[in-house]
Amino acid sequence: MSEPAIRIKNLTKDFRIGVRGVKLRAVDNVSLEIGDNQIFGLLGPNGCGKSTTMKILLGLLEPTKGECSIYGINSHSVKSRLNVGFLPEAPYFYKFLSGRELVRFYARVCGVPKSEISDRTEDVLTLVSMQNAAHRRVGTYSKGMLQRIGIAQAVVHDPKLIVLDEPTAGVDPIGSHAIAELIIALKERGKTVMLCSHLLAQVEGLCDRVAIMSRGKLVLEGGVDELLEKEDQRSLIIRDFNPQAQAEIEAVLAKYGSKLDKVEAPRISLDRLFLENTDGAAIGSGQDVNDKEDA
Ligand SMILES: Nc1ncnc2c1ncn2[C@@H]1O[C@H](COP(=O)(O)OP(=O)(O)OP(=O)(O)O)[C@@H](O)[C@H]1O
Repeated sequence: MSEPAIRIKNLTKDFRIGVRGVKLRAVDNVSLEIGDNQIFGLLGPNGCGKSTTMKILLGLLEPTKGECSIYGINSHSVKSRLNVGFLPEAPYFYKFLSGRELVRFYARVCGVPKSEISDRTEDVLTLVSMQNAAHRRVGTYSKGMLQRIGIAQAVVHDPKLIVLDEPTAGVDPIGSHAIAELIIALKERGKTVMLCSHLLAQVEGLCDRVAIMSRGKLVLEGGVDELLEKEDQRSLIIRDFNPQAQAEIEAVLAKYGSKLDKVEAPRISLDRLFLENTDGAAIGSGQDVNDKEDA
């Protein structure tokens, strides 16, 4: 049987805080498995232990108890990270490099063979739609562009698992939508994506499975559809609805022991309205200004 992308077993992490060294339990006996080629959302309020769990998984922190593995290799081992790309919550990139130089740098650090660095760099710059801004210095990038270049550096060595901590934090709806599409593209390339996000509407549309943490504990885990569907209810979307038909519909439903609960007009989301009215303007695209006008 093949190993899951991530296996977390009875994970506990205590921090000592303050001068008295009081113990704070950030992660409390968490067990979780994430299958291959899924988009998995790890959710929970601020301070519930998501980042700590991710950091232990990536070998950046030692657990107090329990263990984690990536594709069957314990997180203690450097080997477990060969197959992982990571975008931290607040990434710091050297701002004097261009986007292209930055991605090439990470490709070298992650052991991409020299002969493949150029092709891989251009491939991921295209994947994140940053090829036109790749010559610009990272210090001039907007928040959305930084997140995209952050994803490019996380995937340049073609890892099987990509861990994204708040990939859309501070990004506008257009950028956020583009990052969601990018995550779907990664899944289509056969990758597993684990993501932490507070944008629940986005997580709902994007993730196959989710887990919710609260006060360090895992309180819920399952498939998004199975968790959110109201089993005994169904919506029918009716085109050219005639209110006069309602009484007859209710009578037919009553014949089968069903009841019409609510009649309402379907709405588009505010996100969709925003996107439709901003033409999905390309990331980093300012308005062209004719220099002569200012002269
Ligand atoms: N290095 C540390 N030393 C002491 N306490 C820490 C440390 N790192 C995290 N904590 C504490 O552990 C708890 C969990 O923090 P963590 O960063 O994992 O939460 P989170 O769920 O990622 O929150 P957010 O959504 O705000 O990013 C918090 O109470 C935090 O203050």
